[in-house]
Parts: sequence; C-alpha cells; structure tokens
Amino acid sequence: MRVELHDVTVQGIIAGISLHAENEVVGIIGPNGSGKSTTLRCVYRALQPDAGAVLLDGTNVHKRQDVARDLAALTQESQVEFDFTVTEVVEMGRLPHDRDPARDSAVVAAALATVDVTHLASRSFLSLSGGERQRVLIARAIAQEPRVLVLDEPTNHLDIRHQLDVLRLTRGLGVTVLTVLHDLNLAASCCDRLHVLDSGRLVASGPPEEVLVPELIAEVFHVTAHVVRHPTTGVPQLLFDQEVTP
Ligand SMILES: Nc1ncnc2c1ncn2[C@@H]1O[C@H](COP(=O)(O)OP(=O)(O)OP(=O)(O)O)[C@@H](O)[C@H]1O
Repeated sequence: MRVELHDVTVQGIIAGISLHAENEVVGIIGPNGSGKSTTLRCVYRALQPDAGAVLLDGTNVHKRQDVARDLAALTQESQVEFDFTVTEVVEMGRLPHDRDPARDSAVVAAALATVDVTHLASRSFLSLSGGERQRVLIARAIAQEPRVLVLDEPTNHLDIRHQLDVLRLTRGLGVTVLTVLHDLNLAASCCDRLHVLDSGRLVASGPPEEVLVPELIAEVFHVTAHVVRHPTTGVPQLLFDQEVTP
C-alpha cells in the first residue's frame, strides 16, 4: 500500500512535509523536537494537518472510515491502562476485522510467537517490564495484519537482541513501514530510505548511504561522525566523536 504525504503542515511544528513509502521500510530521523512524532501523528490520524494531505493508495486518510483495517500504529501513546492479559491486548489487534474465532486465535498465537512473548500470554500486561510491554504492543500491531505499519521509536526499551529482532521482522512483513528511529545505525541497517527532519522541515531524503554523511550529521545533530562500512553487510555505520560541534 502506498502512503503519501503532500506538503503536510502543522502550524508552528512541521512545514511542507512531502514523502512517500510503498512496500518498503522508510525511516524518519532527526533531533529531539524536530517534528518526527507530529509527522507520524498526521499519518495515523491522531492529528489533522492544518494544510496538506496524507493519502493511503490515493485516498485522504482523514476522509476514510475504515483506516484501521489497513493501518496499524505503535506510538508513544500506545498504552494499555487497564489490567488486560497479554493475550487480550494482542486480540485487540483483531477488532477492525470481521470476527472469525479460529483465524483470530491463529493470528494472535503467531503474533505472540513472532515477538517472543508466547510464554507471557496469560500474564497481566501491567506486570510486564518495559521491553516486554513494547514487544506485546508490537504483537498487537502485527495481529492487526496491516498493510501500513507506523512505528514511533519501536525499539524503545528493547535490549539489542530484541531491537534487531523487531526491525528484522518488520522488514519481513513485506508491508509499508514508516518508522521513527533515534538510533542512526539501526536506521542505516533496516531502512530502505531515510528522511531527515530538522526544526519541522525535511532537510534530506534518500538511501542511508546518501543521507548519513558527516556533513549532514554535523549540521543537523551537531556531532562529528565518521562513516565506516559494516564488515559483513556493507551498510554505513557511524562512529561519533565525544565533543559536540557548535
Ligand atoms: N500539541 C502540541 N502543542 C504545542 N507544541 C507541541 C505539541 N505537540 C508537539 N509540540 C512541539 O512540537 C515540537 C515537535 O514535537 P515532536 O514530538 O513531533 O518532535 P520529535 O521529533 O518526535 O521529538 P522527540 O525526538 O523528542 O520525540 C516539539 O518542540 C514539541 O514540544
């Protein structure tokens, strides 16, 4: 499914953001407060842009009734307030679909296994650690069987093994993934293309090897970076000097 942002503007926060993603993993990176979450919020309809539009396969998301069938979001606000079990939380992912108990159970079981939380299935969600909660919320998004997955810092709270697992599995879904990532090396490893936001504006777009260059890192993040190639995958990876640049 194709996601397109056309000149999306939220007054005082983001201005004229245009980008697209289609059956690929597209990353949004940028410093704190640069507008990454605000951009995603316009995609998963938590926020209506003041100008511009977000299209899903050509239709404005803010004019569609059935977006939850196509789009799942794991966001900073994705919290569970009440004391549901892990299985119940993941079952919520099935709500946008017509009920089919046998298929729903199979999809939920597969989602739990995919993020390695089957052993937690009957535990209370609120009793889980931060990383376990995050994996359960990812399982809920996967159980929704979306064609577009919007992720705001999906690796939050995850140890390195689970960070890599989650990013590998989101790639493996073969759907459109739009994700905010803070870790530039993870972004380089798992994204087909990157968009860089700075002060609410898109300042660079392209494949990781074109975007993650020392000049841009210095200008946007105010740190000095050295680019090396990963010895087995060849993807660019950054090493940082300790001092920040002015
Ligand atoms: N509802 C709001 N009212 C006022 N300001 C807001 C609102 N939402 C976001 N902002 C401001 O807009 C800016 C961008 O916020 P946003 O959360 O999109 O940034 P971000 O790039 O995701 O940041 P971070 O990396 O810290 O998560 C911030 O300065 C934030 O304080």
